Amino acid sequence: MPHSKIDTTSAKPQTAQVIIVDDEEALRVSLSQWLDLSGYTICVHADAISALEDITPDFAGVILTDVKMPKLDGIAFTKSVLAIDRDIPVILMTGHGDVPMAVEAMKSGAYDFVEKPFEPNDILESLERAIEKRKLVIENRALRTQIAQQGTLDSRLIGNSPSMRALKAEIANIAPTEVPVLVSGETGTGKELVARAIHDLSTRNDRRFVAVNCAAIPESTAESELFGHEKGAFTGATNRRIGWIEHADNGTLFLDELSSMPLALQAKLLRVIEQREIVRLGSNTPVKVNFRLICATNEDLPTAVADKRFREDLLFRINTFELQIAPLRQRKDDLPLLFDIFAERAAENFDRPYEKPPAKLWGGLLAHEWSGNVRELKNLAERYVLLTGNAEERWARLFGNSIGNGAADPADKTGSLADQLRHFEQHIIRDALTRHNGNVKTVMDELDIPRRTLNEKMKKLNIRRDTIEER
Ligand SMILES: Nc1ncnc2c1ncn2[C@@H]1O[C@H](COP(=O)(O)OP(=O)(O)OP(=O)(O)O)[C@@H](O)[C@H]1O
Repeated sequence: MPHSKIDTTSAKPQTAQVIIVDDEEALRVSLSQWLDLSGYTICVHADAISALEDITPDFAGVILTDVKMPKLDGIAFTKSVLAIDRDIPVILMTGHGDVPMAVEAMKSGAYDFVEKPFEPNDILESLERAIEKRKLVIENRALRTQIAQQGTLDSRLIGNSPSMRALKAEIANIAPTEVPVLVSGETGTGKELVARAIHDLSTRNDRRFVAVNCAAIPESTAESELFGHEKGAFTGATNRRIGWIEHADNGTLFLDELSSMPLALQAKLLRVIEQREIVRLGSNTPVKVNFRLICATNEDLPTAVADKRFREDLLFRINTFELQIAPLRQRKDDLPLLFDIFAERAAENFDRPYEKPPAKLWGGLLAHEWSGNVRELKNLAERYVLLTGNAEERWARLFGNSIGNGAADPADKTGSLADQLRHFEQHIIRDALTRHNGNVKTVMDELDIPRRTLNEKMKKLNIRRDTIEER
């Protein structure tokens, strides 16, 4: 028989939902009319098997069922319902002489039973109690999930500034869906951390999170790394290799620094996203892949599109939902908390003592430019814990020359050899970029280093092109 469908997924029903299951039509009609008039949302079924189709773990209502029915009787039906969700209240309507069966069903976990014939008012009290109970169970579950999500996010993504709070709310909202997400933000703002949080709060969290840094894979092998290859596909392909995209099957594929992907590969990626299948190099057979895509960029992709370095059609495919992470200098409220937590963790890891630096020093944190964002802060907090001397001395060594401009003076002859070399490298690259107005190609030629190396060094040394002064 046809039956009306009701929403079994909504955690907060507008009106309480009742499923009526009875093979006797007269009872179905009278009961549903009465409950309908009483303001309930009704769904009727002539048999238990069709009723089971409407029941999901978050079904937000109550079931009223006959005991003696063809196909599946009330006891077996109750057991099946409780196997879906042991907290769904099932009220049995028993005929004369069915009471022993109803008692058995109660032992299996049914909520209540009422003897036929009954006046609707006879079941009202039990029904209302059952609905109230169900409402509480659903609300508690939603609350528990929310608390668990909040806990996961708060312990991972440190920060209570308004923009961090908004970001965490957006993550919690978007994570359980399947939409592709584009995470944008400067280097070190936590894009990968955000991508992992989305995966962990998604329904794919028991599957793989595969992170691919598009800037770190050599152009010559990028295709085989992403799509895989068959044995003998090219010289040196001695074995079949499963690519990163196939590895992410049923899980999440995180493509970091997407704008570094060569244009030809972008076209192939677009095809994979559209057709949801890959073809390994050296093969003609497509392989179905099912992944949730999260991309990250520290570059403005519309600009890359305008520069003809990024495909516009690919951008439209990946940016269904964009999460922007604010740079640290725009959420300075978070600085003391981040520093303190990173320093505490470092102290524990390195087994060193840590005491919060005195308040008068915190100004140094706020004045700093933080072009390397949270990664730079984490680094400094760890170095603070490892340095010797009192708080002022350590603070001076960390922020001494670099406060306010983010780059150390190459004449700074203190610190470890590694630190001094780092400062010199930073100075040389910044100087070259400044002289050539940020023109990376000219700088690559002058310093005789490939683009990839220059990009990596700029990232490691926290040099951003947009902070280079024009000449
Ligand atoms: N809000 C945060 N709370 C705790 N740790 C953070 C936070 N943001 C970033 N981090 C830490 O900072 C470091 C850099 O983060 P991550 O690698 O996610 O940045 P990213 O934006 O992906 O960087 P890149 O663009 O350079 O790849 C990591 O160690 C990460 O754990």
